Amino acid sequence: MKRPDEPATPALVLSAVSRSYGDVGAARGLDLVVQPGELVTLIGPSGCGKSTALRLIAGLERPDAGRIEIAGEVVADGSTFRQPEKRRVGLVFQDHALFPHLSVAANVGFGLNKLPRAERAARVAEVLDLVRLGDHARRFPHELSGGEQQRVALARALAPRPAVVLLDEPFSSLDENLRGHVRAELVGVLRTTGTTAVFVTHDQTEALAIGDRVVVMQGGRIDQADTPQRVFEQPATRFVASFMGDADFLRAHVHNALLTCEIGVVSTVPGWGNSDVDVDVVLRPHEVDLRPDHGRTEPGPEVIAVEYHGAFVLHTVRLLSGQTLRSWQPHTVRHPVGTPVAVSVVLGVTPTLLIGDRAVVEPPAGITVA
Ligand SMILES: Nc1ncnc2c1ncn2[C@@H]1O[C@H](COP(=O)(O)OP(=O)(O)OP(=O)(O)O)[C@@H](O)[C@H]1O
Repeated sequence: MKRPDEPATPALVLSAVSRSYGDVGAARGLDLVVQPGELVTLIGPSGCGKSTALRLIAGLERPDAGRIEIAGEVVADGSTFRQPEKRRVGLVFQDHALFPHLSVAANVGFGLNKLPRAERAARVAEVLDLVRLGDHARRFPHELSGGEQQRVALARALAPRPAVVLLDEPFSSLDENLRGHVRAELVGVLRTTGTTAVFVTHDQTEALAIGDRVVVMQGGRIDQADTPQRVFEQPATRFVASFMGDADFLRAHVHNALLTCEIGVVSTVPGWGNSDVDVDVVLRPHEVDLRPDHGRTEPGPEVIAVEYHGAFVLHTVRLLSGQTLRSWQPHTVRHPVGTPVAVSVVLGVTPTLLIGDRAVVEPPAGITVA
């Protein structure tokens, strides 16, 4: 018997999982633990290895090295390889992959052929109700909308009670308007059923909005696996900072816990009291403030582009050094191109600092004020 304080068995564990195609390292030492009921989003630029990671978990690819466990069972390592149908995974792909000649009910019941007929029919009815398609059981895929087809695909994936559902860009074939709606519905079903899911997307907003955790990949590696808030507010690397939202990078300096850069004092850096070190500071457009500075006599920052985005107006400013910085302003504010401006960082912001390509939270050892 499990003690109540004993940690739950993870739904999925990847340990040092690698897979290459020729000399392309599509997955390079992936480490990830997904807890039961967690919804993890997997994001990164095209070719970073998202689909490879999913295919390795599903058993559609064999790792060259490393171990994969699903619900406490090893499904792939140096000596074991379980076929996809022998792993407790459900798959939902972009193109639905429904059988066109089978009814909705037959599609959903396809993976349940080991169950007695009556039990199978009951489970099919149950999952179709879950995705609100109980009354479409006799239809064929071509008689459904794209969103409905995607809900059938989810019902089919959920029917055998998988330990993990893997979703590969499930909404990318849907148009923009439908997408948000279908996404909310599908995520709602995953939540109410407590389903563990790994969800590949190339949409940053989607990754942040629906993930309990966001896994950011580049070049076959995981750069950061963290809560959406930490991925956005405390990116672990320069790449994560620039990929997950807009970011500008300025050369900066920390001296006696004071962070300064071309636009002046940015913030204090608690715990860096004895430091004297060059860093780069990451500034997001919502962290940068502007005000017109018509009275100034010296050359200085100037607005060089203005983009109206509806609720907000994006201003791009060129600093004296030639570097540019972006600033979101409310939709009522529009400083025309050419406006001389004073630039500051919004009060209370503690920006990310980088040394090289990595974020630093502690002052680097050995660099102190004389
Ligand atoms: N079967 C294959 N044979 C050879 N190379 C492959 C194969 N599958 C993937 N690759 C390569 O491995 C790398 C990772 O591909 P993968 O499809 O996992 O990326 P992705 O992040 O899912 O990309 P996208 O967002 O474009 O779908 C790419 O460089 C790709 O060209």
